[in-house]
Amino acid sequence: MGDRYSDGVSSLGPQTMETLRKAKILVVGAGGIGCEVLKNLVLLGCERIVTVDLDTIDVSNLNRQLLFRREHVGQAKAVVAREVVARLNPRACVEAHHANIKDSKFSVSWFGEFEVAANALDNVDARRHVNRMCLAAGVPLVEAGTTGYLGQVFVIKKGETACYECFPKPSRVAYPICTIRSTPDKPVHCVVWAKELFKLMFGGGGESMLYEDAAVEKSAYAGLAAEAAATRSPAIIARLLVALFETDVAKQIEAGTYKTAKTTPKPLVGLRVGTPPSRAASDWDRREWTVEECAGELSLSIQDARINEFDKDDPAAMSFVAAAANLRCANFGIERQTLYAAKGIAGNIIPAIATTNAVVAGLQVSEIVKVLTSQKPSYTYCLRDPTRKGYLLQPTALDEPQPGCYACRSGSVTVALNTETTKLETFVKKFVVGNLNFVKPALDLGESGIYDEEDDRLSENLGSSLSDLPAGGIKDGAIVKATDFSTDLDLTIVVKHLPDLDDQQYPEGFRILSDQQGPSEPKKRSLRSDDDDDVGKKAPEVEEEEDDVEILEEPPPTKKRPKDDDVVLLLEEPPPTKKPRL
Ligand SMILES: Nc1ncnc2c1ncn2[C@@H]1O[C@H](COP(=O)(O)OP(=O)(O)OP(=O)(O)O)[C@@H](O)[C@H]1O
Ligand SMILES: [Zn+2]
Repeated sequence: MGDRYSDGVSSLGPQTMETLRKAKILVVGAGGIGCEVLKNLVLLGCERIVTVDLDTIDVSNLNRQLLFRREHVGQAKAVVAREVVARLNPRACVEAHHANIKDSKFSVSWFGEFEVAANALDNVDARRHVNRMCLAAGVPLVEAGTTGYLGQVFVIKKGETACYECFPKPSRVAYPICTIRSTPDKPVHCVVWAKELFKLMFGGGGESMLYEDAAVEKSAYAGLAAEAAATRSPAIIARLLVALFETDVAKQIEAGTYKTAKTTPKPLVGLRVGTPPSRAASDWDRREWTVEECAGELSLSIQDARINEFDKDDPAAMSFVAAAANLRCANFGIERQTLYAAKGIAGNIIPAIATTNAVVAGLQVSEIVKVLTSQKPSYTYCLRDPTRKGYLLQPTALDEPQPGCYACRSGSVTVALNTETTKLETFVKKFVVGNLNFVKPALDLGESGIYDEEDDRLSENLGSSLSDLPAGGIKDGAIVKATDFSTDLDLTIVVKHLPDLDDQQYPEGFRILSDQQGPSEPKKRSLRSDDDDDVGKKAPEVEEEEDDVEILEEPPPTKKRPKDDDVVLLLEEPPPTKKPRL
């Protein structure tokens, strides 16, 4: 095989090197972890690689996505990654797709051509999809993710190990709307409020929920906010600041909102619009601004902000949110945040650490080698603090496929809902697509088709209640066969009629019964080590940004599901709350 691979031949043996050279390997995602994996694979001597990434290179990727340089900004990640790794090993043939892996061109048979696939993704949705495609195609999948200093890598093999969906993950942190509107007690509540204010003034991302229920206030403040956004006049902006941070708060106190509250807010009487903090100062985003500076910054950012959806990377939008959040913090006696910290909260960022990505990608490639050479794969955690034995990497045994998992065990799921009031459309959108993650669902009742994404003739059923559907309707005890053509998944849905489902607890209108496992009923994965600790199975996550601030929100103590109008912060996959020890 020549000199290029001589080190590999002497360490891994000629046979393994030949296996690696010939294996067709899929790498989904060419971001933080993906770049590292691609580089490792070609340097190891893998020559048949396909990568898919839907994104283009952003300047913020350059610090850690090692294949990319400034001149690549704006170009497709997959394409640039291919060009760069091809230079690292000209023998490697890398195929690049600038596309969404969920695109129908990446069919089950397309997946079936690979010997192994590796996920280097940053979201649950795409991960679930690849999980299902690999299960359907019988392709082993090496999953990986990092959250700051923490990381993990594990192998999914149909029928042998647990799949990505065997252990549903906690997914959301919700803040009650009244906390955001009236009784904040944490910086994050004020940041959420400021983001809603931004939405109110500059639009984007649906209606702001700040003043929804309070028509009177809505006319008083929403009107002024709209005027300030439209005119950008400093005088009107100054009036708005008084309205928001003095008058509104005073009014709420007067109305008795805080009679039973632990703390009463303070109106910012005589709020002065000071000089905004100087951007020339090196610490401008890392030091706490004074209240006057916040007012100045907010005024300036209102004058600068474009009508746009909030984006933490848009300087005017982020300054707006940091300044407004801090003024609100000042109202409620909450510690003010630097712009940098506020940005972390606003973007739900647990910043990525390049080294963790590199370590995880290395582990991932070692699992790829194990899969290709039929060695026993493992589940490896990458820890922040050493174990008692001094290890930072902790391999554990992989779990078995979970009997109730419909993704890898084409099993059944039982759902309770009101079959008389639930429309087929809701059932399909909220349950089959929204909860079960079907991409192209078709539903059969007995021998009759009742819904098929691709069959227009059946779309008239969408408006019917489940019990009124043809073929006897979906009533108590009905068995519906669901098929996802895109992921080749079959599932039996058993429907129970439940006329009085608690809509506070189950705002989506259905409840997955606990005797069956489904994504709404999280389970714990036990860590098999010589320790007695359990670790809630943490789904992998790939993170952004360069620095080392960790901002994590604990899920609310109650098990109550979020109500429709609660502000839900997507914190897709919190890291394990307990750390494994050896
Ligand atoms: N459905 C998908 N199909 C293809 N690629 C995807 C899909 N979802 C996510 N990705 C890619 O997975 C990669 C994840 O890597 P990572 O999070 O490190 O990068 P990033 O998103 O560029 O980071 P940042 O958010 O800081 O810009 C991204 O390049 C992203 O484009
Ligand atoms: Zn499974």
